[in-house]
Amino acid sequence: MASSSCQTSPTATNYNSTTKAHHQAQKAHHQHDVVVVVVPFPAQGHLNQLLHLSRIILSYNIPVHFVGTPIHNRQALTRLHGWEWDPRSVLNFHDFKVPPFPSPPPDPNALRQTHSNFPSHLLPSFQTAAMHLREPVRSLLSSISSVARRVVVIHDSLMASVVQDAVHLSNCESYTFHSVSAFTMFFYFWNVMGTPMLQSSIASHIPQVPSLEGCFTTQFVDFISSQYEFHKFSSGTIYNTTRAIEGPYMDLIERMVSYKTHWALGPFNPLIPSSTSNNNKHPCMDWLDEQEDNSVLYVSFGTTTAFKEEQIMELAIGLEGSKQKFLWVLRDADKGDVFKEDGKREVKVPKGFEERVKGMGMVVRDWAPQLEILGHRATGGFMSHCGWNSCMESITMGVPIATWPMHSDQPRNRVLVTEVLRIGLVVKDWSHRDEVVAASAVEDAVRRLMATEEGEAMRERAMKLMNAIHKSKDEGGVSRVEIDSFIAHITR
Ligand SMILES: O=c1ccn([C@@H]2O[C@H](COP(=O)(O)OP(=O)(O)O[C@H]3OC[C@@H](O)[C@H](O)[C@H]3O)[C@@H](O)[C@H]2O)c(=O)[nH]1
Ligand SMILES: C[C@@H](CO)CCNc1ncnc2nc[nH]c12
Repeated sequence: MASSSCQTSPTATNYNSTTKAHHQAQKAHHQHDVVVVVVPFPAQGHLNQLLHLSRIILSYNIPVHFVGTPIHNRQALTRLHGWEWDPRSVLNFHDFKVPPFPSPPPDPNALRQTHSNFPSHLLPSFQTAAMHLREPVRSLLSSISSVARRVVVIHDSLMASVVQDAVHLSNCESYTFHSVSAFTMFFYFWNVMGTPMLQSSIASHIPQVPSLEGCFTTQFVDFISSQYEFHKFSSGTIYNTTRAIEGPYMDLIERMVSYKTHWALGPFNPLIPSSTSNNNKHPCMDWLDEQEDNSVLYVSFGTTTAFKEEQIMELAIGLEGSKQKFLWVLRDADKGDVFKEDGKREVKVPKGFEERVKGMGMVVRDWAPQLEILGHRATGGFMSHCGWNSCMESITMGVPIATWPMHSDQPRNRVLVTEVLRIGLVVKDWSHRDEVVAASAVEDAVRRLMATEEGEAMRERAMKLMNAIHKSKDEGGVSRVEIDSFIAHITR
């Protein structure tokens, strides 16, 4: 196991040590011993994770360089929650220009043409970043490599082609970051290896998961393969998870892919969201302050989901019919360039809906402080598409989940949430992915989660996992030991 093989770092791991790191980072990479270069994939659910990891690394007084297109760096920064520091003053951001790329709005009817709800409208931004960041990154790595003892590259699994030139620098090593659960990655590796027999004590605990049919478009599968080719150059893999939650799946991965070191360094998100000062407090937080403990269902589908109008109507009617309090983030999927407003549709709710649910529900159309919402005592449930960030954030805050997977890793995360961890229920089953969920089904699921003993039991289990996560990040906890050991390894 990765965590036991290395000595423990003497450095404190607390975020408060960022002050010192701040001064160090100011010196950029001159005379530095070890310098970390982070290369995220340009989609919100990925940018966010590596930005949080950057902060963790920075707390060990290691300078971090964060690389991206100007648009995506700006996106990552404007949407960041829970930091007490201005990231630009503590991290070295590199805004590398790329040629303009098409940034169409999402297509809520994509399923009909591509047989998947995958956000294929984002592909041009992915391809442009993958193709055009290689040269500036090569040049950055080579300049840092000439002044640092060691350059450590941490790249998203989908940006491996961008860092391929690192292999030519003798003092540079790279690590692949997988933005999805260990559970999902285990099934990926297992399938690639032809589903070999597993030791029986473990095999009996492995649930059935759906196939990847409908998860991606064929173009995205090609994109993934074109990136995975370059994983052969990496010295290890990093996961945004903790062994306290996904230990068995980390063990299975380690057994199967034993020629690499696997590091479970998560959760990357802060455990306690710093409450934003009153002058930029989101109105939904004031509304939550007025609600009773565990009485509000938070409804949000991340940044890559676009529902058909018909589905939005059913969802709205179901929420209203459930008679439960709700906070609903209603927005379309991001565009490749989130700052371009053109072509955006106005997402409609049934006529008079917002007036009718006044006091009972709130609809948010701008960027919501999700981690803070999940961490609020009034939030008692989360209706989610099961993006890995949302799962990890919900577990961190002890909130059970009503699952409604849309694409990618989400159908498998759903199985982890409802069958392995048993902290959630199914609203929409993946096998019915091409059907509209009726208002009555929404209503039933919401009531079950928010107003039954069954839901309460899920909430109690979620709280237990929350406590396990906190313990894992305390001195001597599994996550803390593993982060210390990763830092000791890269600074060896
Ligand atoms: O209004 C909002 C919407 C979203 N968010 C944040 O945006 C992030 C969304 O990430 P999710 O993983 O939940 O979902 P996305 O679909 O956007 O991400 C995607 O990238 C990473 C993969 O592991 C996911 O499975 C994939 O779907 C979360 O960190 C969430 O807290 C907000 O803070 N406010
Ligand atoms: C374009 C992004 C945002 O939704 C795909 C995320 N999904 C994934 N990203 C990376 N590796 C994966 N392995 C399984 N799913 C994966």
